[in-house]
Amino acid sequence: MDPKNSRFSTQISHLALDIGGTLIKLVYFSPNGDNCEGGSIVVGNGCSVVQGRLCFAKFETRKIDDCLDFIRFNILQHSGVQHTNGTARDKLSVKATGGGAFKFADLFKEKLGIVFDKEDEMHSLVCGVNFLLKTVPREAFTYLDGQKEFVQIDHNDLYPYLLVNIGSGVSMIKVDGDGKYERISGTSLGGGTFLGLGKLLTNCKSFDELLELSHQGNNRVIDMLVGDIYGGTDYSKIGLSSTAIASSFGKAISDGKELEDYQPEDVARSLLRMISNNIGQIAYLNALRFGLKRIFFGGFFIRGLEYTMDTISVAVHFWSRGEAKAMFLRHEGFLGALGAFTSYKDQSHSTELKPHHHTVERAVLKCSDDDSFRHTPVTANVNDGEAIEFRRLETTVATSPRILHRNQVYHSSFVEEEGITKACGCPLLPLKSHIKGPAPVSEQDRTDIVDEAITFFRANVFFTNFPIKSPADKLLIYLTFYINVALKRLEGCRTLAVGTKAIINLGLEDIPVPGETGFPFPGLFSLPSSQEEADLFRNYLKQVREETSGRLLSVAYRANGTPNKWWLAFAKRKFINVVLL
Ligand SMILES: Nc1ncnc2c1ncn2[C@@H]1O[C@H](COP(=O)(O)OP(=O)(O)O)[C@@H](O)[C@H]1O
Ligand SMILES: CC(C)(COP(=O)(O)O)[C@@H](O)C(=O)NCCC(=O)O
Repeated sequence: MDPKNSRFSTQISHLALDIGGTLIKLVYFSPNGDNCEGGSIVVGNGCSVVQGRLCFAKFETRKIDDCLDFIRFNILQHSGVQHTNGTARDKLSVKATGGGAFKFADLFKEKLGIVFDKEDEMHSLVCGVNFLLKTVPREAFTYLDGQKEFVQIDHNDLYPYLLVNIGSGVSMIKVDGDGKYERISGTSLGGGTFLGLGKLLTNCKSFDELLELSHQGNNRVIDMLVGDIYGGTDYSKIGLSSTAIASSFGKAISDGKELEDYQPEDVARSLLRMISNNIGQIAYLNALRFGLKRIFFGGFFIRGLEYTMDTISVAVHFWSRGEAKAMFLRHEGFLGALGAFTSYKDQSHSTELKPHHHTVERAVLKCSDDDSFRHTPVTANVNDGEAIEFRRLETTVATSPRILHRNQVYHSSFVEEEGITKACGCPLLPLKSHIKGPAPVSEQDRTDIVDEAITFFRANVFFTNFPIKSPADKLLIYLTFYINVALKRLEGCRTLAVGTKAIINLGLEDIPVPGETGFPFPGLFSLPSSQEEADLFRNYLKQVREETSGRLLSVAYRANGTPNKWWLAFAKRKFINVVLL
């Protein structure tokens, strides 16, 4: 087997996806932990075969292109494999669960060459929870009256329990053992309802914004309380205090107000309370049906939010008269993805996956008890040190993508110089280009230097040194610099049309050659020995720059003409400390 491919398959076997109705969750293994974009679990306790980190990332399903880019550039490319036109050359099998494993199978195959090995969603959720409860210390906790308490899980007394996964919708699963489970109920009033209705009612744009609003709101403004009906007194005969909610949003009936008259904060608060309360109640009723005392709540709806957990806990406590316990999980949102990830271990016939098997079996979480997160906004109530990493994940992955550092730059593969004309010591390499110029025409299905420059850009741009291994590397350096300049011009261009104009203007600028003012790398190329050589090199640079610009536009903007932040964020980089124009 080609060593490159074998390394690739080993790496990729360490990725699992859960593609849900709202979010895509990724879990991937990094042996050295240096390509974890977000939260992670440290794996290995000194006796495991492989040590490293389980890394987590999430994306909105509606922005699936971001996820594809993330995998392409942070996971596939990081494995050292080159891609042709952004697409992997080989088909790779990856564990995937959730509805999107079916819905987006063709897309992943077409765009990344990834074939999904599908795992059932409920099965993955259960595997994920069992894995966490058995291997990760301080994973489960209770949250009641502002008190968080970690729960010591006795592995011999884990079952039965009720798993309530609050995703877009809610699934309730009775778990009796490893692989022994039954989905006993569910409700369509879940995280999707909170976010969907919240958007309609408050005009907020995101889940975080809706949470932020709900933090500042007061549900009593809109919810009808028992006291509102009973003239301020409790209805003690049936155990309802005057402050209990009698009817969510009930005050809106008689307030004589329009939606605009209410503060969005109060609306968001009532909504969060309504959904959480309802789920807590249905969960309890199902626990009661089967005599289950322990209820674990998971899913990204919870997001470690005190108010949500408190409401759910109170509902369970209230209805069960303290008999049943609501418990939460620190990796609440990644249950399905973790479950799919652990299913690699079942493929014991695969030698490549063996180390991975051990890793998963012997995972040890080193969790920090750092509470500094409490001072951060929105997630101020998110649980503990591990959640800081999730917090970082949300901001880092969403706003500042990066290729994590390799030890070495990517070099050009064009080391063969035979038959290639040179100007100023630079090989005038063939291009897949219809643009007029001195470059020989390359076959369309072959990688050319522009492909290399674009593919390697987001890794190479981080280096302040670029050891030159061949003359083609000089051209690669020049183009990396040029892409950096072009991205700077695209910064702030909100549409492809505006970006195209900016790039056309860049193309109209003079192109200096070595020895002339403004040439970015004095000494990189030799000085032209004649005017003809200077003109030949200038014309080649013009052609290769224009070709690069065209291909850059097609990756820096999406098909719908909006900017691709995974590219434009790199405008801020400064390649080899060269000051950008
Ligand atoms: N950044 C976010 N963007 C959108 N929804 C979020 C976000 N964070 C938490 N949520 C909540 O989590 C829910 C999705 O939870 P998840 O467990 O990922 O379910 P699914 O598998 O259906 O996508 C959303 O409906 C929303 O209520
Ligand atoms: C269909 C689903 C399993 C999909 O999972 P999700 O993407 O919501 O995590 C879930 O949305 C669900 O269980 N909905 C509730 C359906 C019901 O029991 O009424």
